[in-house]
Amino acid sequence: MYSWQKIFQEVKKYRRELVLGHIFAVIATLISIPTPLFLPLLVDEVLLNKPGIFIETYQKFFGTGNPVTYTLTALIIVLIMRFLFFVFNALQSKIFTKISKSVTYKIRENLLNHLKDVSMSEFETVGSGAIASKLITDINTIDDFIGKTVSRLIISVLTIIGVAVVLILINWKLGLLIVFLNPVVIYFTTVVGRKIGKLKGIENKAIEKFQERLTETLDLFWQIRASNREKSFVQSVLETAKEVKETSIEFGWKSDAAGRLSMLVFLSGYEMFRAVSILFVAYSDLTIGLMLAIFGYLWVMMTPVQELLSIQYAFHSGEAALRRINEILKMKKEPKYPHILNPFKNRQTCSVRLKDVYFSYDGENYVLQEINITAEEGKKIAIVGASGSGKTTLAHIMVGFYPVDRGDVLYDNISVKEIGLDVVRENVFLVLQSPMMFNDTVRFNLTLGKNIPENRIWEALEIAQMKDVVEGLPQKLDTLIGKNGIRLSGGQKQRLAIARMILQNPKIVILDESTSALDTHTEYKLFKALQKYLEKRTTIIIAHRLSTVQQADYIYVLDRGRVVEEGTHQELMEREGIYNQFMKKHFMR
Ligand SMILES: Nc1ncnc2c1ncn2[C@@H]1O[C@H](COP(=O)(O)OP(=O)(O)OP(=O)(O)O)[C@@H](O)[C@H]1O
Repeated sequence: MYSWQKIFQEVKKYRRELVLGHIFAVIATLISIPTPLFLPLLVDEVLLNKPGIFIETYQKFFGTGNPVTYTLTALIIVLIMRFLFFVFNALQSKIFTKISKSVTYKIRENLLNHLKDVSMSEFETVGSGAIASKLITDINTIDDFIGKTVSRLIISVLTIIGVAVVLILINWKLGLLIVFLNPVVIYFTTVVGRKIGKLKGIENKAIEKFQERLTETLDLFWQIRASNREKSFVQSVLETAKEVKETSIEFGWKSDAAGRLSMLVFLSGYEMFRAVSILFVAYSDLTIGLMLAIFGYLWVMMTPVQELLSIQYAFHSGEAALRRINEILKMKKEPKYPHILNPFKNRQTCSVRLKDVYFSYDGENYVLQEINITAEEGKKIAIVGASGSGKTTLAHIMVGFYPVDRGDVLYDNISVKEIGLDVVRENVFLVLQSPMMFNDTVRFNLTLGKNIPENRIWEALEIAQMKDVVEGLPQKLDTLIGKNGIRLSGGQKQRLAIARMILQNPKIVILDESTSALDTHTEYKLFKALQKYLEKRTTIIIAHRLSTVQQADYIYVLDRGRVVEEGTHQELMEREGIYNQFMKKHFMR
């Protein structure tokens, strides 16, 4: 979990940069502190004709001068100092920005690394829109705080202390007054800041809802248009947008007003101070020049005070964002099994077995019960059953998308708990009914970024009956296929997924209605071409078509999460049970 402490441990890793940045910042501050002193000094020394430190120093170096040379010299010194102030400030800003952005990147990296291992059920519950929003909006809120704090906290405090010291030196009574005034302003903003932080949390939550609704609507835009429901969907996105508007207005004006109110408190103190200073000139030995210098210092103090105020607000907003990004870290990871045995090593294929498997999505209602299924080494088994009987769930369990509640999944009689899920997925390939496609080229969708020779890609396409289609595309393998492969037909996407599986060269293949969108003729040609490829690999086929099921060596029939019949096609047809009826009723195509 992230806490401020953990974040600042990250910041501390940039010790060298922090030190250098602060050296530049201190130099900039040291330059800025005497700057306001020069011109006001001339009021006393030149205008009121009371030569002091400035004129004395001038005369030591340049001899006697006149009001023009004194003023010009002071002006040039001030301008040079302001320029140097700018240079050192720019340098420190570069260093601090780099630190804060690197820390934010690290947080994003950690969150993404956690997400990589999160269990499927957690992922489904939280949803991609909410996750994206936390990774973007909330991290930006935290970034704002880190950026401000790393670069300004120390230096602002130092500036205030420095100015306070100078003020005490000029006139200790006035100096002490200002020192006591600052904590009042800071206490006041802490109280207000907490409230503002809560509002930022509410605003970010509203942005998350908006982002979730928007992403879903855009992703399902085709479906929405086909159902002629654009109006109501846009309306529902607009409602969340309205919430963003309202919460942003609330945060926007209140945080602005809070900032201004804090400033008002500060400025009231400032005005009181000026009044007191005038009285000091009138009734004590404070000169007009020093009074003007004190006024100048109060302005110098304004920037760091303002910065401390904004750090306060950013802190409270960041607190809310921190809680929200921790929700990602709270998402449970999928079990990490050790790599004790590897049944796939130096083997062409191996057997698959589900032993007395029970599974539920919600921890209560079993979707699969008492499942005992075996696919012997190199054999082809088929799983058939009505819609909702649990076939896809079964396939997902085989590759460990969901851990079983009871029982075990075994490869070559070795439990996945001893193999490791990554090793299983490296060797067992699940081809989905609606395969996911990237908005990228055909080549990328086939190789997923791996370096695979062109001739192997074409061979795979040939087996998958996609060679002619890809050859007909304008840029062949380099043609972009659009978001989720929108420029391809359902059957073409399924064939690309088969080619993707071939290129992965798995040892076990699971086909979950992976050819359901193909016409019977193409499907027949595809399985014929695949025959040789699948011959040496244990294959599990979830299918509805008789032609596909018939090829299997053994068939399991699922009904409401249980295996109700099993045997060869011949045996099951003779039995005249569910399978027989099933085949006759739905799938004799
Ligand atoms: N991610 C999920 N979360 C909760 N319940 C789910 C989830 N996926 C499926 N289910 C439920 O599990 C049951 C089995 O679904 P499954 O998709 O495994 O059936 P299927 O036999 O593959 O159906 P079809 O032939 O229609 O694809 C269904 O009742 C479904 O509502």
